[in-house]
Amino acid sequence: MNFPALKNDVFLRALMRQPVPYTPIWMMRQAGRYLPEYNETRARAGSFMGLAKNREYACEVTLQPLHRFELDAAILFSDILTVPDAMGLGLDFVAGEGPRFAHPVRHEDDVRKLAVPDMGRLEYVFEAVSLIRRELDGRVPLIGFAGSPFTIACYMVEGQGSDDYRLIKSMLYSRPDLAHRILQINADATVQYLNAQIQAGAQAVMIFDSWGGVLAHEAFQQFSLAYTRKVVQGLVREREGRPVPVIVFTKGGALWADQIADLGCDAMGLDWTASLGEVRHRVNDKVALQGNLDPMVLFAPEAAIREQVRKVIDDYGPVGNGGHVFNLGHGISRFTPPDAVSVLVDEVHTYSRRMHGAASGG
Ligand SMILES: Cc1c2[nH]c(c1CCC(=O)O)Cc1[nH]c(c(CCC(=O)O)c1C)Cc1[nH]c(c(CCC(=O)O)c1C)Cc1[nH]c(c(C)c1CCC(=O)O)C2
Repeated sequence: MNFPALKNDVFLRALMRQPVPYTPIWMMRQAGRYLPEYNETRARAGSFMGLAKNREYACEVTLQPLHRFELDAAILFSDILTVPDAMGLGLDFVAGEGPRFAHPVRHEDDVRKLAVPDMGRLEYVFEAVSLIRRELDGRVPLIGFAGSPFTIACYMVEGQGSDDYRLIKSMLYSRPDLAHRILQINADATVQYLNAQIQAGAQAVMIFDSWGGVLAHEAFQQFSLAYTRKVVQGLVREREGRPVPVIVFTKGGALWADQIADLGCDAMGLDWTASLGEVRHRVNDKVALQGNLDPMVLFAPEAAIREQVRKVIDDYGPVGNGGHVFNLGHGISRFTPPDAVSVLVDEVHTYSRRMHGAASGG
């Protein structure tokens, strides 16, 4: 497949720790409910999965935030739960309640029946990736993504979101054999899924370990980190003559930063509880860092947003060789005023351009 040439590669360069003229920015959940145009398209599509499963709609909402803001990357519009949906668990998004599976995986029988799905059932995702690449016309790179094996397993076992993770944790402690089988299937499926996204045109990939941080220290190593490593190790790392960087984001994972940096990924996402400078020092620039503004800063007045942005950039420190991708510490709130995002993007670009200029003596 031949796609239009890339015009802005600042995001990819920063991830590979190559020199950049300014700090690139994108936002987790940048295509979402804080944008009125997203809500309009979603209403036309009828449901969340109606949006995600139609490549024209998926492409339209992926591009919406790029029409408004000078973001340095696009992220595929989809969800981490498409993979268990393709396994036959029956995904539904109940209005106001979030995702729900009709057939959760709770008993030995359910686990025995589980298998890596035929990637043909996820063809709608790969078609959306290729369409978005064409429509982006090389403006910025496209990020593909998947959930970590553990985070997907949380939803598969709980059947929905959870406050205490009682069912999945009960399984880890009482039937680790069942948990390991689910995690191995998820890891194998995720390798195939991400490689197919890369094949279809994704220029970087991100693994969301949103719930790894709820685990006890030892359980994290065994049930989350070990399987994220299997995914990272199975990925295709070069396409179209350039590296395909891999980002791993474990929410609440800063205390395991050294181990995450050793997974073989190119970059680590951090939530707002971490100090970028402290983690950078600890991992000795082994990987790039992505983050980590508290999304709630976007509810403050303009001057406060600008001040908090500068603090994050200063915390990372001198960027001569890239290594920092600005992001929020988690997804943008659906109640965020879009004008606050314009302020955020402007401050990241103008302030970091000054810093980068100063660092190179210009
Ligand atoms: C845990 C998780 C999910 N999905 C995802 C994660 C990992 C990231 C994280 O920790 O937030 C990842 C995800 N979900 C979505 C994207 C799209 C790309 C983007 O703009 O970032 C991405 C990268 C769209 C979405 N996925 C969802 C929405 C809101 C959906 C709507 O229109 O109803 C969007 C834009 C729904 C979703 N999907 C999921 C939940 C728990 C929910 C409901 C909660 C919520 O409303 O935020 C599962």
